[in-house]
Amino acid sequence: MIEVNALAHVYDKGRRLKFPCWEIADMEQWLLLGASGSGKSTLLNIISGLLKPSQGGVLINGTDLYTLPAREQDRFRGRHIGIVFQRPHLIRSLNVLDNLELAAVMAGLPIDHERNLSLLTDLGIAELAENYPDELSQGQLQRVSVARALVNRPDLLIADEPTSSLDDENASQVIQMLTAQAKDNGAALIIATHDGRVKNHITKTYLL
Ligand SMILES: Nc1ncnc2c1ncn2[C@@H]1O[C@H](COP(=O)(O)OP(=O)(O)OP(=O)(O)O)[C@@H](O)[C@H]1O
Repeated sequence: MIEVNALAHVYDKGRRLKFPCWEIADMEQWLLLGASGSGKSTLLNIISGLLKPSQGGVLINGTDLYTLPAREQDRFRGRHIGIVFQRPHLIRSLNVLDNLELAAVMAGLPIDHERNLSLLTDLGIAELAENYPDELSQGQLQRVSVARALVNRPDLLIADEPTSSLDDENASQVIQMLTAQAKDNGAALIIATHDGRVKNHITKTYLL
């Protein structure tokens, strides 16, 4: 369960961004919608533990991330939250499988080779396990970043504009993959998007 309470953020010289309360039950799937500049990325950064809010808090299974010491915060994030960014941000000197394994190492978790291979299989890219990121297409890279986000069995999978650089066919596949993988892995899902193509796939919406 994720709870957003009385949350607000003010950047230096910026206006005050206020966020309505939000409760996300286990395994629920949500769209985060709002005009450009309304604060979607800010809210995702706060929920992911990357940006301390000026006011209010976020509870993830009862833990307020921002009350933990810095190192604990990183571990907590790595274990409970999987993030799919707009661009994949893979490590170019590591192959696909090593990129997945790094996510476990960073969270202080043991490497589960079998799970990582089975994630790649579920996402239809098992044959790319030993390829390097610059040998992959945009759609394949996005699949790898979905797999990487799921490596540590997170409670929450967050995707920030995951389809904006994809054509219709790849966009539809990525959304289907995110919704199915979140379900299969027991994770709640938040997708922030402008993309009208995503709106038919998820019914719950949080509007900024
Ligand atoms: N690091 C920052 N410093 C100062 N102001 C910022 C910073 N990041 C975002 N803002 C401002 O905060 C507001 C919300 O930005 P944010 O990126 O969260 O919106 P968004 O809804 O994700 O927009 P988009 O859909 O265009 O990505 C905007 O007015 C933006 O200019």
